[in-house]
Amino acid sequence: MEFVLIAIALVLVALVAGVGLLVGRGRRTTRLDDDAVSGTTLTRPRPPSAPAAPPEDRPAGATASGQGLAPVEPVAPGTPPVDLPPAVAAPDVVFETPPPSAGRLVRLRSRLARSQSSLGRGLLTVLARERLTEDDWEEVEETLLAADVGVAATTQIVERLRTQSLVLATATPADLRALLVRELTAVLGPDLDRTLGTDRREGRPGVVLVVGVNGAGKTTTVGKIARVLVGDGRSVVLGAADTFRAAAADQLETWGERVGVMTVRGREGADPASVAFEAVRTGVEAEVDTVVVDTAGRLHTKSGLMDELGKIKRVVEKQSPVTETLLVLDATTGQNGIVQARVFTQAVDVTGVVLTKLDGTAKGGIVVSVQRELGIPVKLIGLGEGADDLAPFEPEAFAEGLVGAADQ
Ligand SMILES: Nc1nc2c(ncn2[C@@H]2O[C@H](COP(=O)(O)OP(=O)(O)OP(=O)(O)O)[C@@H](O)[C@H]2O)c(=O)[nH]1
Repeated sequence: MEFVLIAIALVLVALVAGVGLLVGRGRRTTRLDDDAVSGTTLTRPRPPSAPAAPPEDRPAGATASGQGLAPVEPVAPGTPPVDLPPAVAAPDVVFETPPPSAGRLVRLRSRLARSQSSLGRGLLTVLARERLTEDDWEEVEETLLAADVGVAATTQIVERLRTQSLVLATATPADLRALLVRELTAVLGPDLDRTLGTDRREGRPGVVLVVGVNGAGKTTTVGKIARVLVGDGRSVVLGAADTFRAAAADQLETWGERVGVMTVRGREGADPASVAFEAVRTGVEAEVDTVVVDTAGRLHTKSGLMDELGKIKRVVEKQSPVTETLLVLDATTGQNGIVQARVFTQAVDVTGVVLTKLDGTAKGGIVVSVQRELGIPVKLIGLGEGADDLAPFEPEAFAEGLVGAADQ
């Protein structure tokens, strides 16, 4: 009898422990220490209740991310085989569904208010004068330079506007706006290819490496990129290869958890290349569309930076080709940001720029000078601290944001 009671007690303890592992953590990820490779722990979102519901039956807010992943295994080794009840998602486990990326810039362009009031309105005020004198043209030039448009593009805009002096003299306010939008769009590189390389290639996930100095908004941007991709219906794995600061990995994990995206992270100080490798390996195994890897930006020497980024790329490419390398730049740092950017472009083959914090600057013309000086297209822009305040860059919508609508 005593033996039977002990056996029942043991079964009950095992049941409680098992359920606790699957449901009771109040988090949407489960740590799989038995998946850990040297210095790397893996987190993955809770799998949907088995059997997996077809997409149309998934609860509102759930995303397809995490689909195709192996179910979470019980953690503790030697745990007695217990018939666990199916893992029911806790009531708070509802993944957010970010909006698709299309049209985001149009929605967010009012965030360019500071640039609009100095650059757009400044130019419109001068151009609306009846007869434009040399002083007026100088004012146009100064306004463009003050907004960080850069000397070459400023000269181009002024020359083109001067050839249209006769048109300007008789233009209505609406015509003036349209003309200015046209001229600004022309210097924003409307024909540049801004496609993000996130597609699977040769049966492997697309890999996006995100580089940049710390404080530029890199980690936040990786989280926002995950949301852009999930919003566009893609499955994603995140790699927290910024192992200098534990908080960066925590931050990334939180971004991922909100949209049901798995984050691979290492212990503080772990080799960034091994975390990046592990993230891509996980993405290959899980057959996701894209793996996005955050890297550290606080290397003080150029050779250190080159070595580390070069190693990350080499190691990652043993698994899957890097399809996009994005450089994150803080728009409020102006020319300093461009100098820093050059160091990165010498270290890795940067294929696109993300300009963050454009909502906090009057120097929206920085997009023009960054593209011209680095010869790399701006692909995404940050227009706020909100989770979905990252938009694909569209030259015309941006120029419209700079000039503003008639009633603004
Ligand atoms: N206003 C505004 N703030 C932003 C934008 N993008 C990022 N930020 C803020 O910039 C700050 C720095 O962002 P992080 O992502 O921590 O910067 P980081 O480059 O990863 O820095 P480390 O992790 O220290 O390397 C955070 O407070 C972000 O919310 C943006 O587009 N607009």
